[in-house]
Amino acid sequence: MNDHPKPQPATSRKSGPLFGKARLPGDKSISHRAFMFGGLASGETRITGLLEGEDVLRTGEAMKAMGARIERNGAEWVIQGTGNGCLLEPAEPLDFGNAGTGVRLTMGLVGTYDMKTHFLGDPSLSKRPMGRVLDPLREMGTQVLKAEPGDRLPITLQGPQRAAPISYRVPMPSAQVKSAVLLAALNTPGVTTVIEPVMTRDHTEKMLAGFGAALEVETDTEGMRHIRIEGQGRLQGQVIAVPGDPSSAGFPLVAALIVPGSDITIENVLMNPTRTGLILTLQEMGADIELMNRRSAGGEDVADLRVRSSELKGVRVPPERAPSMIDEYPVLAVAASFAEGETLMEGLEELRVKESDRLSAVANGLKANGVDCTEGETTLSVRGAPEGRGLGGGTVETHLDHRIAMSFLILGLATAKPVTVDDRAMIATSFPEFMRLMTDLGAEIE
Ligand SMILES: O=C(O)C1=C[C@@H](OP(=O)(O)O)[C@@H](O)[C@H](O)C1
Ligand SMILES: C=C(OP(=O)(O)O)C(=O)O
Repeated sequence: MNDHPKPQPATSRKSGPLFGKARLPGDKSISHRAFMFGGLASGETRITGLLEGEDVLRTGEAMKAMGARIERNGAEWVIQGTGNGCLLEPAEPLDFGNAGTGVRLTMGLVGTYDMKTHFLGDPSLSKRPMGRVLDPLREMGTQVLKAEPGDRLPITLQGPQRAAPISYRVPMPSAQVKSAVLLAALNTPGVTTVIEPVMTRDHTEKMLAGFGAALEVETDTEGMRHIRIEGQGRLQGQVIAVPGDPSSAGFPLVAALIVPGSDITIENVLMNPTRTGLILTLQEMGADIELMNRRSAGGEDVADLRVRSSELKGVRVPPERAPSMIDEYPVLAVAASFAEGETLMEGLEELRVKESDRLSAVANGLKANGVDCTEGETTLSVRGAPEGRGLGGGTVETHLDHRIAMSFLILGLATAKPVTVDDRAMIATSFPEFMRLMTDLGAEIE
């Protein structure tokens, strides 16, 4: 795994039309959960289509360190889980590298076990706030034995002998926080309730129900979701086919839109409505995206996307759409750089606590490449230059952020001058096939 050797810059340049079919790696959110829930459930879980990115592999290592058996057998990952309530104290610190999802969900999972667990991360993860997960855990009885100021990694947790069920209203739109509380509830007697004012990705609820957890979801008259879960029940291993990652799909999708003459098909994309905000926004901008072969696979809707280059126009992206496209704003900002008029993105406060401060990383990268944009406290506005006239020529600081690296390599495919990113290494955390997939479509990146 990448332990931050010398940075590896990469450069993309104006490319001819992109053509062909792209098959995406598995969804990162579902892959993390497949390893976790499979590692926890009784009996065997078999997974196909798993994302073999560094983030997910770290989650697999953590589950192994707590007693799960995980092996790759050809195209399939086969897991023998410990049984719910039966995780073992890990002998070594759990190192989650760059992965917010991995560390936050696992802190929830082990936070209600009467054992001591140490958590580590890379310099990016060590800057990110963990209090959002530690706060509800403290209410359930978890002791935070060690944490850096502001509840940051490295962190050591000690769970209680008997955890207390709580009712917890998630204070920010975060699937990671919701999930951490639901996972803590699995080893807690009684019913834990998570109240979610704004719906975020629902993979934890859907998958836990599939593994046999006693879980129900109710939406009240004000639109708040109440998720109730009864702890200490049996979870049973499952067969899981992981669909293609819609967040990864954003890169070839935007590339095909901005490179004139392109016509590509992206296959097997997860179409869960909590994840499709980017597609909706791009369609509002005038993007030619055809949803083909819509089908249901493993309890989720999937589709193939045929994408043809399009003349885009600026739009306002409302704040309530943010949870359904939270990781896609960097690449949306790239699309907006080629649109006619202004694109205004609102409600972006959560972007400041991702692998980097994505709001300022995007604004700085755009400015370095001549794109006219304004960074507000929680907003970004981008005024595009159709056909990328006069754009490019800059070097972008990626701050250990895979999505910043990939987004700006997409920018350079259609700007007048090439675009360089200072380090491509982190791309392997979520999309190890990115370079090959893009160059196979005709993108000039090296
Ligand atoms: O639950 C998940 O799998 C994720 C939730 C989101 O984070 P937040 O919960 O911090 O919004 C998202 O940004 C991340 O890439 C994956
Ligand atoms: C925010 C992301 O991931 P995580 O929070 O898991 O590091 C992402 O993949 O864009």
